Amino acid sequence: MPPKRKASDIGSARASKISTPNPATPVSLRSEDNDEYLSGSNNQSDQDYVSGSEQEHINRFKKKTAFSSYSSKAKTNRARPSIFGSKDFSYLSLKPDHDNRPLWIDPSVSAGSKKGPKITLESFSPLAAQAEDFLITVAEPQSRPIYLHEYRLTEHSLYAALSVGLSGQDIIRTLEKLSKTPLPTTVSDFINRHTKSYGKVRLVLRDNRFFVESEEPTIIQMLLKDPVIESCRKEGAEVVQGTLANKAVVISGTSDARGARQTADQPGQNTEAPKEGRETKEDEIMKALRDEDDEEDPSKQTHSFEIGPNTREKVAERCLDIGYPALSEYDYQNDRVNPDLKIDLKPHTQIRSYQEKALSKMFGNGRAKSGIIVLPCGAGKTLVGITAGCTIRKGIIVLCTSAMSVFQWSNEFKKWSDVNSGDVAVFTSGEKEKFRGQTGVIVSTYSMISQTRQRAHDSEEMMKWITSREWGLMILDEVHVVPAAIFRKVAENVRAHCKLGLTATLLREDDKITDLNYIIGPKLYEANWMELADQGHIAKVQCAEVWCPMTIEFYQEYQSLSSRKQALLYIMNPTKFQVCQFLIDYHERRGDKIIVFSDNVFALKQYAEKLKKAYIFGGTGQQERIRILENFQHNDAVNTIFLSKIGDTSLDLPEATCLIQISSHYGSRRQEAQRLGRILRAKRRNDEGFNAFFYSLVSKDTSEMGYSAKRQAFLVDQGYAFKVITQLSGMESLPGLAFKTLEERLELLNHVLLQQETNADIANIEQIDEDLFSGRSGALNSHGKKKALVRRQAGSLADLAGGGQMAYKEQNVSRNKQLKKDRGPQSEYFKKEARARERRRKARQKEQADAAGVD
Ligand SMILES: Nc1ncnc2c1ncn2[C@@H]1O[C@H](COP(=O)(O)OP(=O)(O)OP(=O)(O)O)[C@@H](O)[C@H]1O
Repeated sequence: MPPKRKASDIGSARASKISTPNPATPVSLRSEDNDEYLSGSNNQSDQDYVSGSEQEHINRFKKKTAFSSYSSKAKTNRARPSIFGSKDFSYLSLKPDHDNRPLWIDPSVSAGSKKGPKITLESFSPLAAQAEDFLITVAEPQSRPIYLHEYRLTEHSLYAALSVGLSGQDIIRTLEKLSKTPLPTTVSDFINRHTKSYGKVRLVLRDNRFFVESEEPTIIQMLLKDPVIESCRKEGAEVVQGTLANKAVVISGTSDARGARQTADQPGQNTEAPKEGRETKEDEIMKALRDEDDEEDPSKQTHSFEIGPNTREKVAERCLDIGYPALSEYDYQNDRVNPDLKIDLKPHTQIRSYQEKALSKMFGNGRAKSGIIVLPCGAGKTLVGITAGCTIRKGIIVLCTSAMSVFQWSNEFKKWSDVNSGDVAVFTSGEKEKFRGQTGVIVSTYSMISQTRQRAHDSEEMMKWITSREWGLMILDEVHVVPAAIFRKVAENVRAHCKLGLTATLLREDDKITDLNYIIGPKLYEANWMELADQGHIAKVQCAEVWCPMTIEFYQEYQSLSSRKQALLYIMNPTKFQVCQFLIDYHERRGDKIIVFSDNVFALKQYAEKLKKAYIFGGTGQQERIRILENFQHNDAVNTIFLSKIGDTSLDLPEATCLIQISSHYGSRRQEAQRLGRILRAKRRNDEGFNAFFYSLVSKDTSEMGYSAKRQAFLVDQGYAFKVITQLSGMESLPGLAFKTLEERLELLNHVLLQQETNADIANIEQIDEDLFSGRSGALNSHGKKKALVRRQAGSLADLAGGGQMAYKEQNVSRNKQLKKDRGPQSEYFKKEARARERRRKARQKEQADAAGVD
């Protein structure tokens, strides 16, 4: 039976079961009502499942949602009782050509709210691509499943739009054109309210002097009447006139100044050049919509006055207070004070269209804007940062979360750009380099720059060297994990004209992420994950949640225990173990490389040791980690590894094609996305019909289920559909299936119950300061002693969910010692390897001693 799919599946979980375990036959996850399959093979039928007949889906979807028909009917039947409550918008009249227009705009905006209207985009509309381009510039993406994408206008999103050169009127006009109904006045009021003053004032650094600049002389006069701002004006400084540096910027790695042109072009316009003789209906529609647009005046007059040294922050704060937030832009083309850096992308380096689009938001009007670019894991944020550096061509400082990322960044600079290797330096606890020339690139960690403790002499010297100079660009990697206090410390220590934040998941469980709007700048660009997957830049992933019923013995204990110990019971649930064993066996036989994630270290070891697989956690030594990862990459006998949360980020293993999650971090949406990111880079992503797999194993009827739903929210919004698998047919007959007998299960239960509560708590997981490849494990502290591999400290639950000051915290101090003791190879394979290595080492020593004639 051919695989089939219903449009109603979008972003929803559905009950399914695996019908056959035979790897020769594709695994089909069949729903209980028999109407759906999640195909588990990488063959063509998978592909069919994914793509199917798009038009048929759309038609079915339209019929199901009946938006158009409902709205049309509503016009003639206004008395009809509303089933939509306050969301009944049938009073809005549809435009006659509404079918050609892709947007539905929710008119309900509460007065004074910073959250504006919701906008729904029909992604199947002929104008969807253009509308999407426009929407990602002016609104926040909320949810982007297959057919309907939701965006929201917010104060900050409008701010970001203005920062790339749009005006409130541009936004209103374009929404009016793309909307199926006349634009509600509540919406235009919201836009006017939040755009009338944004972007009117700029703080510009020119020739190393700060200017307050505006295109409207009345605003400059108004600002000068303000006593605080007037007191910051440089003595004797006059108001001067000039023109806006509205030059097209050629972004390095692109053939022309398309990036810059895009923002000067009408928003929503397709950036691709029209193909000759192939003007489509969509082009015609868009052309008609564009006809009334004005061209931007390149010779716009500006008025500015200079402010005194060290008054920038005060002026910025005051401008915000009086409702005229000042945009900060770097006029790098006219910066003649800071030395130029000789850096360009290598001729073979070609940035991808979405990378170019992201950069065009940064360099829209010939100046560099500070802000954040959001791209999925593995989509190439590093190259975006490097290209920004090659465009500005002034001193660059890059800040990362770990020492290993520092070396990766430094190598990537050398790989993609022609920068002299002597112009790239690193600053970590182990390496303190300075570049040779007048300017260059320095890569360091947040902790090195923000440290407040007494520094060693050489570190102190390095800091003086860094803080005494002015940087053109500061790249802030993984901005979502760094606490605001650290950013502030960094900003105090390092002077940079422009800040670029990079992240895959602009998410924190506590909404502190909005602080980044002020600390770094607005979100400039957020890529669409599904689009990148369709284009083959990241892998397509099939996501499934596997429900594992608790065995009776475990469930009885579960009901009577404290919630901390309950966690260990649902993680160690024998059915979950069996499902994990079955999935590993199934995917190994298909030729997949599998990573199993467990936040709980006790469970990680129990699972891995029982299944005779290698594992890595915070206590695993550096050499051991490298050996395990190399074997996973190159040894056909090592196809599965178990990782603690140490592998959540910065893990570049393109061989991995399947993830199984057995224990995770409460409801952390960010961790779920980061973990998925580990397989988005899959090498085989462009093989025909290839899918990577992401399984989350959840013990049924336990609190784990609630967490699981919360965790998936972000990915569902990115368009991933989680299937629910309730039964794995054939599992019972798997040879060597663990815990089949009651005796075995009771033994496991006893073992679990004997564990300390600290082992049981899923919060009892490592505080990982470094990533999997960290070179710091062997670093010495200032007293010449070896630093601990894993740092543990007390923290709250909010901290654990990434909501506090640190991304992850560890509550159990005593486990540190235990982890240290546990270091060393655990699996039989690696124990054998270690013994062989030791034998080789002794033989070498003997040879050398013989050669030297020593007894
Ligand atoms: N324009 C490009 N051309 C060729 N390869 C590219 C390009 N952009 C990125 N890549 C490659 O894609 C891979 C992922 O890039 P990168 O490590 O920068 O991703 P990332 O977004 O930082 O991922 P993560 O969030 O997981 O750290 C790398 O192997 C990189 O070399």
